[in-house]
Amino acid sequence: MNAQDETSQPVVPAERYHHLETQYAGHPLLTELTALHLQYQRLERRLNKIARIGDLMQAQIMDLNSELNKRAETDPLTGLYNRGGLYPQMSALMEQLALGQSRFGLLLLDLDYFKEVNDQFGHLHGDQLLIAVADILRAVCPASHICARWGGEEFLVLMPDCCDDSLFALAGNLMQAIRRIRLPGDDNRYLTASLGAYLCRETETIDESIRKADLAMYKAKAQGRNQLVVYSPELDETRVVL
Ligand SMILES: Nc1nc2c(ncn2[C@@H]2O[C@H](COP(=O)(O)OP(=O)(O)OP(=O)(O)O)[C@@H](O)[C@H]2O)c(=O)[nH]1
Repeated sequence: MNAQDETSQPVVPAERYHHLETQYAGHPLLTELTALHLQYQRLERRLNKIARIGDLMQAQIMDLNSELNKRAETDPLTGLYNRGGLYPQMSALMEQLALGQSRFGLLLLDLDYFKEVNDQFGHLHGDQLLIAVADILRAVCPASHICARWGGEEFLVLMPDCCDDSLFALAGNLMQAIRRIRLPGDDNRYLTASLGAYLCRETETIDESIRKADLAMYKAKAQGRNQLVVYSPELDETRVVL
């Protein structure tokens, strides 16, 4: 029973109180009862007010909690998921895979020569470029895809219900859109990214699938950057040197 339920049961119901008032008019105990009755009503009003404030505070705490949870899984610069936000989504896809549902794709995107960009144009401009890339991910990826900032200048896209064709198509569109981001200065330079892709067909640990996308991305870097490499088991045998 909450506070409001308790207060909705007056000690002396109004009709009974009026009856007593007529029957015992002038009796000293009635004066005391009247004073107690008024006091009770005041307390009842206060208790109701406290209960309403309690409800309001509970709602505010719940709002703050969900805001904190959101912040814990969001990258503040780009508004994309961070690692913390991505892991549960990836676990869910892995669980679906275990139930025999369709495979999913992983696309790891790392901006090329970003240190140089920062050094040449400043960290703040570097931040603007990271935001621009996040905007591209939001605009180009279908709504079912999950986009995250994986690290400094690294982004990760989870592609549910993925096949080779959709993987190549999305990677191509993303690379093309990023290549349209012009860098400041007079030398007509554009941003590029190296992409590593992995099509996850059977259950494995999340770290293992990320490792495979990472290996493919490093191969793309080693082969000259600004390109896509899809993971294949042979990559496990080769040592990628940048
Ligand atoms: N502006 C900005 N820069 C960042 C941020 N996080 C990481 N970086 C920078 O990203 C750069 C990454 O540099 P590297 O790992 O050497 O990679 P790279 O220069 O892109 O070279 P390759 O990946 O080999 O093409 C570093 O200079 C980091 O300081 C950030 O939040 N904002």
